[in-house]
Amino acid sequence: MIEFKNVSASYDGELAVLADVSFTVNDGDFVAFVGTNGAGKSTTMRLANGLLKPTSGEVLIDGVPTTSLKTSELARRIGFLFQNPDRQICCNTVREELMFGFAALGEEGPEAEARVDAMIERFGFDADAEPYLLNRGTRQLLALASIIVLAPPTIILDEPTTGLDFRECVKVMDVVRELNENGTTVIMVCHDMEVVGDFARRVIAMTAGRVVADGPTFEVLRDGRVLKEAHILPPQVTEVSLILGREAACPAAVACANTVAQMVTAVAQAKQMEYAAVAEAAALVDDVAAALTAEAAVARDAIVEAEAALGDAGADEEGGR
Ligand SMILES: Nc1ncnc2c1ncn2[C@@H]1O[C@H](COP(=O)(O)OP(=O)(O)OP(=O)(O)O)[C@@H](O)[C@H]1O
Repeated sequence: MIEFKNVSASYDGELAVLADVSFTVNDGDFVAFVGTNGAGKSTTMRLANGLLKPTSGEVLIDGVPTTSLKTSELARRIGFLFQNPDRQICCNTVREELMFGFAALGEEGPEAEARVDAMIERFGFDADAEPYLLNRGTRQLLALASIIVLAPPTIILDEPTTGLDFRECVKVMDVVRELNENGTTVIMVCHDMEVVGDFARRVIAMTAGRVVADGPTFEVLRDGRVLKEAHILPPQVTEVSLILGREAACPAAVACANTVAQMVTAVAQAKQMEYAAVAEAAALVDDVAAALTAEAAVARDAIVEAEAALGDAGADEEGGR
């Protein structure tokens, strides 16, 4: 569990880049920090993993202030993935890179070797490859693997998908999702709201060093005030549903769809309801037509009868003369 209690922070000791920030990330959470450039997201991440200490307030990891935790203890509790893997990768081979964390903690040995082997197998890495010759996506996966091989209970990802193509982005985020499903707490900074909508269960929005919203992902991403204050656009499907939802006749399921699947189901249901309404109207028209036909037949019979009566009356009159 990570707790921020009224945290303020500054790089130069004067200008506060974070002001009175409070939140709690519980074990197993998947939280995304969103907001404009300079909002203080990366600073918050540096405070969360103890790289930066607060100027006031407290950052607690499992109840212990980061100021009291040694670097090695922080490294065991939190894995940190930089936005640019090249800031992280420093070894000559993939295997050395994956062993680096164990070496830094003085935990090399058969257990570490086995975990590195498992990671190489899981990601399909070439153990002897030179990291800098790998493509951007694979370097990002290597940087991620070199963190998760240490099995930290929490990982912090600073813009994990920046610079990746769609396929690479999905590969990295699928690994992250699986980790979270298996209990790892995930905290990520992300500018891509499609990724946020697809993966995070909670969003914390920041502006100018302050938290302006903290809640379930789509509650935050559908809040007009937050979107404006944090200068963010929601995922495209959410945006479409927000726009359609402004129409009075918009079905409720369309107005609150957040994913392509939800939107497809909502539109299909609306179409079915429309077809059912048209069929109902057609049946009503048939009933009215049948009733009118019956009434017309009755009227026609009455006219025939009346004409016959008139004819009979005329004949009687002539006969009487
Ligand atoms: N190392 C640093 N030294 C001094 N000021 C810094 C440093 N890092 C960030 N800042 C300043 O702190 C403020 C918050 O920056 P931060 O990087 O935390 O924002 P951010 O929300 O992560 O932005 P981005 O999305 O661009 O990464 C900004 O005004 C920034 O200029």
